[in-house]
Amino acid sequence: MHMSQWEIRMSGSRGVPYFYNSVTKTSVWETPEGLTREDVEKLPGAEYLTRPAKVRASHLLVKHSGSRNPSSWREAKITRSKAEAIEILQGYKTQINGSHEKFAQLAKEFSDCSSARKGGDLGAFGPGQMQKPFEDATFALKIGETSDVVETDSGVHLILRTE
Ligand SMILES: O=C(O)CN(Cc1ccccc1)C(=O)c1nc(-c2ccccc2)[nH]c1C(=O)O
Repeated sequence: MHMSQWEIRMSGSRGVPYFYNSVTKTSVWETPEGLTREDVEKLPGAEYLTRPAKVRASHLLVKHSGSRNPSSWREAKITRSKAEAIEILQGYKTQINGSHEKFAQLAKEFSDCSSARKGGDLGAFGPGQMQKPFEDATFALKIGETSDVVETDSGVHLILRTE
């Protein structure tokens, strides 16, 4: 069983990694026979082995006319375009400039999400709890890092990973 057949994938249901053999099309939870720790760390998907079970994040959501629910505590009927929403977020990102306090202040005042009242804090979450683009963007961030503009059905977001 050669190494090249194996890759590591993330189980959506269990939120833990598993080994998939692309030749035999079989999946196993445990490290396949014959693979050393070194082999495993070189496999495609090895980053899933060090993925945290949960992360914590704050976000600043700017909704637009294409949002699934173009309404928020700030504005009953949101009509801005997606392009305008992205520009607005890019302006906030410049103002934030890595400051957690600034992020919370802007989220509190401008986020179209109900989490605005908590400075955008969403608490901790694991795989499968948030919209996929949001989850993937958050898990890809280092702690303390702010994302670029992330798009979901809810609108466009800046995400700050806090744990
Ligand atoms: O998309 C919809 O149909 C309505 N939603 C979904 C929603 C509504 C309330 C709370 C959480 C999610 C939102 O538009 C929405 N999404 C979010 C959201 C999206 C990604 C991560 C966290 C929150 N917040 C809101 C909100 O109004 O407050």
